[in-house]
Amino acid sequence: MVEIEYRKARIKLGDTDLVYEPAEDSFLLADAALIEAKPGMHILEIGTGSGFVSAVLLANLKDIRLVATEINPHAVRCAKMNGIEVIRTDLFKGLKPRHQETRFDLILFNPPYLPTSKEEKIPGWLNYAFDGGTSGRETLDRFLDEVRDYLKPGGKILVLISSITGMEAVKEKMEKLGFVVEVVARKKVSFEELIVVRGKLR
Ligand SMILES: C[S@@+](CC[C@H](N)C(=O)[O-])C[C@H]1O[C@@H](n2cnc3c(N)ncnc32)[C@H](O)[C@@H]1O
Repeated sequence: MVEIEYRKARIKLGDTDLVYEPAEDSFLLADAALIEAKPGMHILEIGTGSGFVSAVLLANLKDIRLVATEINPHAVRCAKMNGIEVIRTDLFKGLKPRHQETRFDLILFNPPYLPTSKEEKIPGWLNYAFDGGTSGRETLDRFLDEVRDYLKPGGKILVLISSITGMEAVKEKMEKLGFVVEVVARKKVSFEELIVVRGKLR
């Protein structure tokens, strides 16, 4: 099985026809998360895919508690192989009671962010890695609507978006939901710019 090494973590990739292969977006989010995460934090990653971002955090910060969710069963299997505690569910739905009682210091999400029409959908589970609905923000919007309920007071979120996702719409929604919004990382990659947005609860 193919493995990659990144910032002290070794990550098994699984079958990349079934599981999202970590790419520039994953690297940018992992690096931003390494700056935000502190020992002792309780961290949640939504849509962990292969487990890449979570594995990088666990390899570099020994005292964190981390749990992840993921909708694609193939990705869940891959993340488990990479040592991640992962729950197969849609966004936050399947968090177990012990997790529901816990509020998190930091929540991460690299969502499917490509504007996608019916004709552009790809068959199978991998579609969940890319398909952001017609706006590109459908899954991200659902995440933002719910995420406050899972954060500690003063807790933070880091989300990865693209210039094609519409930074202004995301910022406006986050501010309406009570977040102080800041762009903490950006990188131009071919036709788009990748952006990590931090939201901190007021
Ligand atoms: C762009 S990929 C990112 C994967 C990984 N976090 C990374 O950075 O390499 C988006 C991931 O979110 C998952 N996903 C999409 N919609 C989801 C949902 N509603 N609930 C949980 N996971 C979801 C996809 O299956 C996919 O693994």
